Amino acid sequence: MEMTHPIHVFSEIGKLKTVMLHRPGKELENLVPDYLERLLFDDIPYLEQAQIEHDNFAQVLRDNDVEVVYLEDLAAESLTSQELREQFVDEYLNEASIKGSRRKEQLRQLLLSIKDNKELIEKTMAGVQKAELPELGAKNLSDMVDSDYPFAIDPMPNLYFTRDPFATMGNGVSLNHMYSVTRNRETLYGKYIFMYHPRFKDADVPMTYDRSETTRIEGGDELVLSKDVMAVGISQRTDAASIEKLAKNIFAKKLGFKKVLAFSIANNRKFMHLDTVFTMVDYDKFSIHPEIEGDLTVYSITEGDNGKLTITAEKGALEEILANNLNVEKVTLIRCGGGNITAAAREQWNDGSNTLAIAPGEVVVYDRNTVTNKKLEEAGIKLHVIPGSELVRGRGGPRCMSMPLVREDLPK
Ligand SMILES: NC(=[NH2+])NCCC[C@H](N)C(=O)O
Repeated sequence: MEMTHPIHVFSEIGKLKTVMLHRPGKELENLVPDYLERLLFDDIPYLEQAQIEHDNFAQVLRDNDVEVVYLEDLAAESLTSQELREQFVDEYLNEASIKGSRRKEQLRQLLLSIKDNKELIEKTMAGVQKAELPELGAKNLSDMVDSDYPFAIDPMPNLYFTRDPFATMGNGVSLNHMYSVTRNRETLYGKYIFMYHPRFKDADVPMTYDRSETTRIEGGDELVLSKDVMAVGISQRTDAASIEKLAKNIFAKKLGFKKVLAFSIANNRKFMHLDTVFTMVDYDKFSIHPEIEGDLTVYSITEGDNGKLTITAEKGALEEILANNLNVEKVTLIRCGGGNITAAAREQWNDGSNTLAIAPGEVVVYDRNTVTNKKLEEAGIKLHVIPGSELVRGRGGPRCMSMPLVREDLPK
């Protein structure tokens, strides 16, 4: 596996070299109470403070020799010609649920009048309030019916969870089809970046999923356990059928992985993705939320004959399943909240199990999850602790807020 490829991710824990983040922007200021649920937020973060917390997160990564690149910069740099700018704007507008063709033309002009690519990208992320646009004059029926709705284009407040709209695996990327309308729009940036950005456009980047698929899958459910084994959650966000499609592509396009373990977890908001209840922190250690352990079923998916899949249910305790699949003697599960059900529930909600490994046995965590953090330390894990009181209001932690592009391979 040569390391010159712009995407190189063969584990969850290999030393992190390059990561993609998104600095929260004006999209958070277009959150209002009436639409929080639909936009998948539980509260309205204070933008300036969220940015301070996020800049600190990025700095912790840089201090540990990680190259930090930003989604908004990469997307801006992908629009390398006027033609691509217009193509992007048109595609964006077609997916923005705009009411009426005159409105759409107005918005097209507004966006294309922004000459700086980064400003343009940030505007598409922030959304557009009706108050920013000139009155359309004689109102049509949909305007009259919708007159209280403040947005001509909705914001995309979940973009700082760069983990989800696409996910790197091996030298490839799954460009996802998301659970919610609001997040599906985010995948457009991924499409432009991986097709047109100078960093990626001439590299051979196998795509293992496509945003035009009809079943859903999100990056929070996609974990690279080793160069041989991936884990994918069957969750609120990811359908079993999507995992079959992903597995077929992984095998057909020869990404190197030999097995996909599908983890069937409960379907609800608090456990939206596998990485909210289970992350890898070392060769043989995982954080886990104890509430999922009881009902967890793990299926093993391998390549069968003639492009078919072989699927079986794995037997035994999770520790054994993981130890067998990772070729380690024994696996330790570090329980969120230390096994106390109240602490576990509270800290899981605040992303206590959502750790980001930056090297084997070294993870970034939020400061607030004191019980879980202590358990991680007792298990010998080195912690990089960051504040995240505003960031956490979007229900995501360090793993959700980061998309690794390059990790060092683990020694054999
Ligand atoms: N990988 C993750 N766990 N991401 C968390 C995403 C949170 C976001 N508000 C959503 O509901 O989609």
